[in-house]
Amino acid sequence: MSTTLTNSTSTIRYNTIKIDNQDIFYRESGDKKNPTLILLHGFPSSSHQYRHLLADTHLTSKYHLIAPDYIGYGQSSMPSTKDFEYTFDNLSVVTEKFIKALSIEKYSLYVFDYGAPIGYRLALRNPERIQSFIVQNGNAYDEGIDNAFWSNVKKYWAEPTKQENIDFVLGLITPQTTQWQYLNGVQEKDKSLVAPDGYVSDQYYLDRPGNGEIQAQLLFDYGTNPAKYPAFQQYFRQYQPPMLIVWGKNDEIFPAEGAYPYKRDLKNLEFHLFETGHFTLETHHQQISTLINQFLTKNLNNLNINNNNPNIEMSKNPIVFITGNAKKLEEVIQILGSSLTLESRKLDLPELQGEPEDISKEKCRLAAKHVGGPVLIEDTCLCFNALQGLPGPYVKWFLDKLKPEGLYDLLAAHQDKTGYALCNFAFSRGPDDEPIVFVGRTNGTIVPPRGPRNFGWDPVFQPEGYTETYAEMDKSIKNTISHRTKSLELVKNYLFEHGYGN
Ligand SMILES: O=P(O)(O)OP(=O)(O)OP(=O)(O)OC[C@H]1O[C@@H](n2cnc3c(O)ncnc32)[C@H](O)[C@@H]1O
Ligand SMILES: [Mg+2]
Repeated sequence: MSTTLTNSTSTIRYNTIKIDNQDIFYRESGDKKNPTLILLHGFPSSSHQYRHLLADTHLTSKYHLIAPDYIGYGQSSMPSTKDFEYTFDNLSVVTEKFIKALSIEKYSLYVFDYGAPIGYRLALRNPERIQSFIVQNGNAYDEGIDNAFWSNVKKYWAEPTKQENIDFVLGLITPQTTQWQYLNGVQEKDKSLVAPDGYVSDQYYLDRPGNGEIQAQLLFDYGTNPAKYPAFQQYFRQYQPPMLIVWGKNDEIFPAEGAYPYKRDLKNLEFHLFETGHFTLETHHQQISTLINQFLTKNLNNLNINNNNPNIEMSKNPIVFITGNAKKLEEVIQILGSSLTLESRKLDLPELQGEPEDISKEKCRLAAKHVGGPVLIEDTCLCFNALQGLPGPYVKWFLDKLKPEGLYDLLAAHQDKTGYALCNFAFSRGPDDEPIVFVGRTNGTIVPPRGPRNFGWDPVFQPEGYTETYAEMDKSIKNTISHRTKSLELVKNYLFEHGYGN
């Protein structure tokens, strides 16, 4: 049986629920028994902006994800400004009732743009319900709105009937601006990652008769938010919710100036800026999904992993991870955090020759025989495209003999310096169980060695999209994008589904 696992997407459900006689549309994925993450959208979008996260099996295998559309947005009801007062207070009250109607007691919040003042209002009223925050370009500090964009908005707050200010607001809901919101600040090489569906469908909703007044009313009410910033900050200081910041730093509406001040108030804060714009998920949803996964795993100690799943085989014996490489083990421990307990054993197993997957399986069979119980092994390859994937699984011997310089020199006669790092984890339940292989791959370029030399070929591998080598970059960045992280994510999902999680 060949059982190489690859990513697949998870099922998303689209539902509507009545709250105060209005339809609230929402997207939902993952198992309700698992911890809930509520995703609050921004202007001018809807729950559609969260489609990637909602479909991501890394998240949905462990968490229950919900993304509602606010009243006036997406598929939710759109009463006129005469029938509903579009304020952040009112939207937060409706959101609170929505959460209650779905019987969600405790939850983490992903807040973006308009989602931040809505989410922080929820936190002020229900601090005991909030388990953690993921903040993406969502502001709570004066520094974050001290820029050219907001100086125009502040003029509108001061004189909402002045034609010049009305023109500014009308300019915000044109197709050009909507598209600009998605593409401004995105690196040239990443522009092709931004699906046009986002701005086209947002514009469709904005163009509905009456929607312009709704947007004008709500943007005017945004003026109530700065007065609440001290209360939000006091809540952060007092309750110290775990917080993950993932922020597109080239956003001109909510630039990184609004991200840094969170560091003043929050003690348990993870902070990541990305080289992209306002709708950070359009270009970086994979990196963000990995970070959310690690963050929630670390911070939600009460994971309550699907205990009713009949496929579960509660393990009696701990999984033994076999490696002779201390640096490898160090990374595995960092990446796994507290999500999975492995017992490590130092053992140098013979490695046969052949294709990476066969080598890993054979190594895993040997390990299972040796241990007589569940085992995990890992093989790492560095593959050069110009050399048809070599040195691949043999990189260890090449590195021992040639050192990092020599690895780079192998490509002297070739123009093509591209390559990839490949990580194969293999898991077996014991001596009679056919191993399963989990493959993670990160593309990059082979460069003359740069950076510390304490881990293998790190100094010659520069991952795609980065200017630093693995050796030069912060470990937390490597552990977000690496071949090992990608493969371990698959391992974790598989093991969680089979009852091995903590
Ligand atoms: O006992 P095992 O787990 O097999 O440990 P090992 O050191 O023999 O490791 P591999 O067989 O997977 O050989 C991979 C080679 O690549 C190196 N290596 C592994 N992961 C790496 C990473 O993330 N960055 C740089 N070098 C790495 C490692 O030091 C070896 O020289
Ligand atoms: Mg080895």
